[in-house]
Amino acid sequence: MALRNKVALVTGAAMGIGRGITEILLQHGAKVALLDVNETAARGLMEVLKKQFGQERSLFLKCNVESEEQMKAAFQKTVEVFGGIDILCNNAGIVNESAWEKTVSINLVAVIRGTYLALEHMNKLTQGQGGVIVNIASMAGIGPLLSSPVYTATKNGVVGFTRAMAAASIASGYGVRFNVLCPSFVKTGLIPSTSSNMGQFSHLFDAANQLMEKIGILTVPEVAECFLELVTDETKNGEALLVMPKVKKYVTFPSL
Ligand SMILES: NC(=O)C1=CN([C@@H]2O[C@H](COP(=O)(O)OP(=O)(O)OC[C@H]3O[C@@H](n4cnc5c(N)ncnc54)[C@H](O)[C@@H]3O)[C@@H](O)[C@H]2O)C=CC1
Ligand SMILES: CC/C=C\C[C@H](O)C(=O)/C=C/C=C/C=C\C=C\[C@@H](O)C/C=C\CCC(=O)O
Repeated sequence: MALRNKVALVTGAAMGIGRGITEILLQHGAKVALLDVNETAARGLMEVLKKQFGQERSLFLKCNVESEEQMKAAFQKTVEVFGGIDILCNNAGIVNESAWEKTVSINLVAVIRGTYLALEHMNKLTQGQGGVIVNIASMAGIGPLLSSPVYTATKNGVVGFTRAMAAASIASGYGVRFNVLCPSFVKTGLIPSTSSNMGQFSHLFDAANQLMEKIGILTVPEVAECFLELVTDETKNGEALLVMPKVKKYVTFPSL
């Protein structure tokens, strides 16, 4: 898929991986709707993006992905302003084992919500033009992160949901590709600097840090490049791309 003048919607776009994904999409000629709950961070980023890419290439929509109403409105506004949606990146996510229901709501329920909203616009069976959806899971969607069982569950859910949607799309003829990106640790504000959000697993904070030291830490641009591969390579559908420092691999799963 060539990105020039394609329309992308990115959740959690104001900081971290979502910002990196937004920037690489704009660098390759796409228009981007940035959805985020952090208005201050988003507006600061928008000033940078408008200077670098022009006034018309990016749009910020304040949106809490937990809200069906806010998500519906943001998708509708994106279509109104940019004329459609070709690419969706469900990126927004948190790590909080204390507020574990919120973690499920943001990391999994909202990914399902965003996917279904985008499919309404992309589905070729309902006059859509097709498209691609890349969901951001984690290495924790592949292997257990002992300090964050609920986070691990949500990311496993994102992997399974995305792969099932890809199979459904092929069988149904939606004309939409679905892929999932599974980065290991990335240098962003998400990685807890204290055990405060680990709840009953706070005693495993050091173990998680040891795992991080063992695996190493990715940069946001490294993750953004892998996202780009899943969007632009039209042979990729139903893929889970695991990214670690110095290595990336398409995960193979048991098949019948
Ligand atoms: N940082 C890491 O080590 C890794 C992160 N990931 C995943 O990557 C995604 C992005 O994480 P990071 O960029 O590291 O985090 P981050 O904390 O740097 O950025 C997350 C962004 O999402 C936004 N956000 C949070 N809750 C929201 C909500 N309810 N509605 C709308 N926006 C919301 C935040 O305001 C922020 O801008 C998450 O899904 C995370 O699970 C995956 C693997 C590794
Ligand atoms: C505290 C949470 C911080 C960041 C969350 C983020 O999503 C992240 O980076 C999580 C990393 C999780 C790693 C989890 C487990 C690792 C498990 C290992 O057993 C190896 C897993 C897969 C094998 C990959 C391979 O070598 O083939």
